[in-house]
Amino acid sequence: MPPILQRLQQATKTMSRRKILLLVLGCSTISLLIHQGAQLSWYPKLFPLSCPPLRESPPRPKHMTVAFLKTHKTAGTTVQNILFRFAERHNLTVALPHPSCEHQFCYPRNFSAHFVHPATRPPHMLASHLRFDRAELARLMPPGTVYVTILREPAAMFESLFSYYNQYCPAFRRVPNASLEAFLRAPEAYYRAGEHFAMFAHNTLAYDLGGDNERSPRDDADYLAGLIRQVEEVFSLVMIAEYFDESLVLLRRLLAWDLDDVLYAKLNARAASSRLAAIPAALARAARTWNALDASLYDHFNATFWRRVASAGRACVEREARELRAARERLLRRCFGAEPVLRPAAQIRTKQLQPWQPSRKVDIMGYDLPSGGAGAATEACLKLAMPEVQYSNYLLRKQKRRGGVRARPEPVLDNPPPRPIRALPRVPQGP
Ligand SMILES: Nc1ncnc2c1ncn2[C@@H]1O[C@H](COP(=O)(O)OS(=O)(=O)O)[C@@H](OP(=O)(O)O)[C@H]1O
Repeated sequence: MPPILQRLQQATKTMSRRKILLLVLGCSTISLLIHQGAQLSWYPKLFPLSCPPLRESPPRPKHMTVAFLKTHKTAGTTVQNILFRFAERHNLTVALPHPSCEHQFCYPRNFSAHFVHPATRPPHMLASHLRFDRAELARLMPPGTVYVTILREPAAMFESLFSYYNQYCPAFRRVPNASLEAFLRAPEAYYRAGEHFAMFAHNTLAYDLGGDNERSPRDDADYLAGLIRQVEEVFSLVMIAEYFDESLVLLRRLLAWDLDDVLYAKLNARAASSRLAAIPAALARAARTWNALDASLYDHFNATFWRRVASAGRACVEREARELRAARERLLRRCFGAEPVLRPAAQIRTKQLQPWQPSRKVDIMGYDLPSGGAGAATEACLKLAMPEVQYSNYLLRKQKRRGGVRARPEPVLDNPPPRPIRALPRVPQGP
């Protein structure tokens, strides 16, 4: 073969080897990217392969038995409303307190199955305030019930408790000028363990979870570890109020519910004028020190929460949380008109939507329906924004009727009774 032809043949061989090499290299890179997509922050947008499927096949049926431990001042009313509406849509029975317990299961007493109105037993759901008691709840709820609860950052939670229960909790009423700063400077000067409603002034989360709110994690690390263990044994999900939408995404995945099932209107929020715009760092530190047991619980379950998010696929949880926010905004606009939809109680004409006001000094915001609405959509909007007391009364009447407890039919959306509400008595003010 002439040398020129030999050189040509060799060049062709080298080129195809290079091409083959390039091809192999290209294929392995693509395959690597596809399999490692979850680890690359920019990648899931193109190939959301790390997401567990939104709809399982065959689809898991929606879970229908849920016990929600409604802790205080942690966005619990909003979660409760989601559960109440789900229960109604699926014709489920909601455990409701006996009238002598008012709208809470005789809190602050330890929960007892006797506190449950007989017309609301056996229940599928439970979502009203109570002090957790594992054995009593197990006696009430069916086997297979999923337990969930929610925690809130203790300084923000304490500021909310201090403001909301200022007239009811003696420890708070003793403080001059209702000053949170004064209380946190010397809490022992105002606080008396064991007195009425003392639990609103010290480690409320631990108390609601059935723990001893007088323990300190510094002096008693074993106690904290034991409490955490008990909570982890019972609760399938501990939500975090600061990451409310992400919490709902985890909740709806746990229960195999649709995203539509967890749409909500934010309930029980104080007006800007009734709250600190921002809690100064020193005050937040003091609140966490005073509520050290709650702070340790929160820190632990906040870390657990983010591990749950990571194992569900953080990009997917965030994508779903964005979808939830967009759907929620559309729903609120459709129900209540243009922003701002949240308004003070005095501006709410629909009685069933007027939230309870804990004192003259604290404004709790609510929603109103545009005038002239009617029909199924209006009813759904009404329920979406219905405060706890009115919704509990309404559900109790409905379930009593269903159980044949009362022969007289009641109008579906009757006004709530015009008496003061909640389990808290109106107490005279004083030092
Ligand atoms: N979706 C959502 N996300 C974040 N925070 C929320 C949400 N919904 C309610 N909230 C805030 O939760 C506080 C009311 O909590 P609760 O409903 O549990 O209070 S209560 O114990 O039933 O009275 C109350 O806090 P404060 O306004 O600081 O008092 C509400 O603003």
